[in-house]
Amino acid sequence: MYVLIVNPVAGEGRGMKVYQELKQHSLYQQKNCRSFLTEYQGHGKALATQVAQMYGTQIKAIIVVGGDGTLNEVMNGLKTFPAMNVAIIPAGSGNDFARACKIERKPVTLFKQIINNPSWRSYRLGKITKETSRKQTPLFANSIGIGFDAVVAKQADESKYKKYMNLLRLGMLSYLIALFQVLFTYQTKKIQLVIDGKPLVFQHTFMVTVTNHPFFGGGMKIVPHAKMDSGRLYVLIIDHISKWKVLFLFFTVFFGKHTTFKEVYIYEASEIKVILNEERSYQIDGQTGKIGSFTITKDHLMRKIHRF
Ligand SMILES: Nc1ncnc2c1ncn2[C@@H]1O[C@H](COP(=O)(O)OP(=O)(O)OP(=O)(O)O)[C@@H](O)[C@H]1O
Repeated sequence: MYVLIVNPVAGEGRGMKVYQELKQHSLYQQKNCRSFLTEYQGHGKALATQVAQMYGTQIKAIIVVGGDGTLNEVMNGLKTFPAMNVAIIPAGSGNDFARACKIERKPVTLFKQIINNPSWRSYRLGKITKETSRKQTPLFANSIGIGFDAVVAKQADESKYKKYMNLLRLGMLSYLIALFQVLFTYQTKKIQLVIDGKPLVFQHTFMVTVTNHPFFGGGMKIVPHAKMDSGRLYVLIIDHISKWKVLFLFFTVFFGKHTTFKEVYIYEASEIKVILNEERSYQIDGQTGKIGSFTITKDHLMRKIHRF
């Protein structure tokens, strides 16, 4: 059997549309597909754990219909089920993981491919270990960021206009509005990192993002040379940059040309310690919150993902 975990509100309702399209396909009945729709934030994680416990090895694959946030929840729900095959049918607004996987974009074609001709390849997720609660080790498929990106995402999520923009199917525009709102009041901060044992201090950090692959924020090539298979993490730091230059950088990052800016630092590493003397805003696969000091590594387990 195949289990579909669907976020109906992903991509401003695209999740629901894609699900309805897939449900009508003959393969859906033939291959004994069952769907579970998420009803609230965090539900994807609970559903993934429940279906894995309930159906175990009967499941040939869990197919996530949604965006990066839903995928993140499902992967965290499957933490103790590393052998489970997972595929994503992108239906979110950003879909950076699907972009990195180089998969087919048309939902039905992709659905057929996942069932008839899948390409299960290993993938090591990123993992964070919080200093205060070492037992909590959230996983990430894309990236984790401290600083400007997290504050922008939070501002957009909490804004009234996001709701209206979503109704008008202009969800990405709410992030652009939030970017301008935050940019001119945003205060850079000192940050201490230990990258593979080497201590580094940045005095006026605009943002620090650690990623598994090149894509970020809906197609920006944040670390253009990042390789999904390298087993390494990629760190991008923007330090001591003027507000106006940020706007310029924002346009160049879609082409991966920001890496030549003197304010941009990129490292490749296996372990990154982020030392914070107060809680800061962060984003993990686009979901926002507050966090104190933590360490980022690759999870040692290999997960099977449909990708090329
Ligand atoms: N029924 C629901 N109602 C409200 N929120 C939900 C529901 N189901 C899931 N969610 C939440 O929706 C949020 C957004 O999901 P997701 O990230 O998949 O879509 P997206 O934001 O459109 O895509 P992307 O992350 O690729 O930009 C997640 O935080 C998820 O927990």
